Amino acid sequence: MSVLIEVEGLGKTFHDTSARLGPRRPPVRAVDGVSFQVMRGEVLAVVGESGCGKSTLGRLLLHLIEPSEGRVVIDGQDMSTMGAAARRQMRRQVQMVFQDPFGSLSPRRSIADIVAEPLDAFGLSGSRRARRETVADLLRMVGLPAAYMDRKPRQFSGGQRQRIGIARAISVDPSFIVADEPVSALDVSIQAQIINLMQDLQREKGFAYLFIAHDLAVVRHIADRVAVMYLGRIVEIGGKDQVYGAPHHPYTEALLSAAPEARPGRRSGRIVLQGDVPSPSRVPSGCAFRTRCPLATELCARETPPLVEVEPGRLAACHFASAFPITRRRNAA
Ligand SMILES: Nc1ncnc2c1ncn2[C@@H]1O[C@H](COP(=O)(O)OP(=O)(O)OP(=O)(O)O)[C@@H](O)[C@H]1O
Repeated sequence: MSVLIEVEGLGKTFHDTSARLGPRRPPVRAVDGVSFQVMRGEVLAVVGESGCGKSTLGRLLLHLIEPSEGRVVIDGQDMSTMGAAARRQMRRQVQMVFQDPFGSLSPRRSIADIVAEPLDAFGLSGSRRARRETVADLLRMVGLPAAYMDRKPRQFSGGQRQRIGIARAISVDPSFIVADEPVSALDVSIQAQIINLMQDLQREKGFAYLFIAHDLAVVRHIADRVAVMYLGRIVEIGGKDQVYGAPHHPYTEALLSAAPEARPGRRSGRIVLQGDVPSPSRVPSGCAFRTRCPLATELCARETPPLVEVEPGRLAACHFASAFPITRRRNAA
């Protein structure tokens, strides 16, 4: 498999730019020094608690927002240095599926207009008839009757709306789709249908996903690799079975212990983390996780652990991430 997306030292700080008088809110460090690769045709899931920077990372990859530092290279081309025309072409390669596919769209537009919007934007929709045929094909691909194309969004259920959002994303034949919590607003029974659809389309068309989710059971179903984020940083990344089977970072272990349905057949006690996630405008010194970590020592307050390879294809950012996973290390102690 070849590399499709290369992310290097990506960071985003949000500054308070409001015009109001009085003290400004402190800057928010939403994404901090993130590096990873996405291979062609793979599903990389990004997990972590609310506010850890998952959506910001997704939006940075699509260049919907500008990074504060670092770069995103897509298909060998650096998004930040390419000219406007090349960037526009690149935009076609990368599409997004949102939690609420119609959140930012006018309820008065027809489904055909919504699905064909990326095609229209890139001048690919052809004649009126060709456009309707393409939309009909796309709707069928996502399991909806072509006759739905003249209806309005309000006539559809959550699952149907998400199917329409997926049809729209695949309309321009992208090589990479960022799916930001695509099923978290849906009923559990519908979630499985949409995940299966996303997986079938991905296998058929060969694009890659960055699949953002907080539900570890959903991620287990679809991901090839998993990246775990905490306060803007990746703390662990590796193959799904490696990460779920034997986490190397205490935060991953705690997340998994709180989601027993993600690891059927495994019996391990729930690890209750102390306190809340600190504010991203006041990230603790050293290891950001140390204030809640059951293994933290004085070293963790002093030095930020780098993300290092702990076994082939597997990286973790913990001073105590050795060649042995946390659970085995605990049992040995
Ligand atoms: N435009 C913005 N301006 C200021 N702060 C922002 C902005 N967008 C995000 N943030 C902040 O950046 C941090 C990361 O947010 P982000 O939405 O990326 O996290 P998340 O992991 O996707 O969370 P959730 O699952 O709740 O969406 C949060 O503290 C959030 O409040």
